[in-house]
Amino acid sequence: MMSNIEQVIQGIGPLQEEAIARAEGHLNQLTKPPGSLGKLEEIARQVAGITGETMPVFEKKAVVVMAGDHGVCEEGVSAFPAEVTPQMVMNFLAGGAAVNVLARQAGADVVCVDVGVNADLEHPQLVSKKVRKGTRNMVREAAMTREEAERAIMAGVEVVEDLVRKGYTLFATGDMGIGNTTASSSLLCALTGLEAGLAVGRGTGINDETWLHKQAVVQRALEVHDPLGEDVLDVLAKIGGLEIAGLVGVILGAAKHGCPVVIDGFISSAAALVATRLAPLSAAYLIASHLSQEQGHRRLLEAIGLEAMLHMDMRLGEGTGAVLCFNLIDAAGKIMREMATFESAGVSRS
Ligand SMILES: O=C(O)c1ccc[n+]([C@@H]2O[C@H](COP(=O)([O-])O)[C@@H](O)[C@H]2O)c1
Ligand SMILES: Cc1cc2nc[nH]c2cc1C
Repeated sequence: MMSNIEQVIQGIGPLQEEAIARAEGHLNQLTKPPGSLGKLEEIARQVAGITGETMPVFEKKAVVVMAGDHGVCEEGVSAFPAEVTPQMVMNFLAGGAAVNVLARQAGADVVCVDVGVNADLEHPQLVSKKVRKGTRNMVREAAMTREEAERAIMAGVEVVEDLVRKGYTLFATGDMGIGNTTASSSLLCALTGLEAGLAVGRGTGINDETWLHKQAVVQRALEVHDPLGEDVLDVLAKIGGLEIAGLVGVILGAAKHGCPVVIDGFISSAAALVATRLAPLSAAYLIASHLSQEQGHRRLLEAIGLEAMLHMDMRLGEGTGAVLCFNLIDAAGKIMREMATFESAGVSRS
């Protein structure tokens, strides 16, 4: 029997080539030299291929912030204590975090999901999908069982399906989890063969000494779980995170429902790499937003085959860079709807 995840993967189709051709045709009628709006034109074509519409209006947009804790924090890999994860979740719910501000600016809603926070959280707006209270310490044992990783992925799929039912058509990925750059770096190493020295970055802002220690922790995790084979779900379970798995589900769910999904920084991109290894067709539904300052992000985007739109030197996570790009996606749609054509404006071309 097909697993639930397999069913979601089977439901992802290729982009609609005919809609891409229509978008291209329309772009070439608009009063500008062909191609001169650069990546805005690329977005317009991609969004047409994803949605089937050349002039889409995204009435309801959501950034799904998946929150989870990490057992590997015991090893001293972050500049901040693990309690920050639940504290920031409450901040998201109160509307005070950076992602809330940028979402308001972009006309988007923040959907905060507890998929693995190590605290008992209650709030009317919190989406509770807790699989367990944080992962296990990956240098000692598998971070998750395969079943836990699958449940976290399905939590992400369910959140997106619920939002699609409510009329949301554009998604962004966001994450919150102290320690999650360690898990993301480990995934980058395991899935691409990159060495820890190039895959591990400063996360929340660790010093040189902690950075070297964090590299050793990632190296140790890779050795403890050697061999990490071709089975991507197994790799995710052993060295990933609950919020990363949740974001894999968000990506697969959005792709299945024909919705573009804007990828945030390092952690979101680690989830995107896992999602595209599980479901190669999902890559076409992804829009990379910004290039994070986190060392390793560029290699992660290269491995997926994505190019970031913005270089803002951000490294916050939460979905901040992705939500910022909602503005550019809306701009691309407005160009398609509102620009005059050579014919309508009476502008000559050769
Ligand atoms: O998105 C990024 O590129 C990014 C880069 C560095 C840090 N972060 C955020 O910082 C937290 C993880 O950092 P750390 O040092 O605890 O592994 C987590 O909550 C992430 O959302 C996010
Ligand atoms: C304050 C704070 C906010 C965050 N948002 C995402 N990761 C974070 C990490 C810290 C430490």
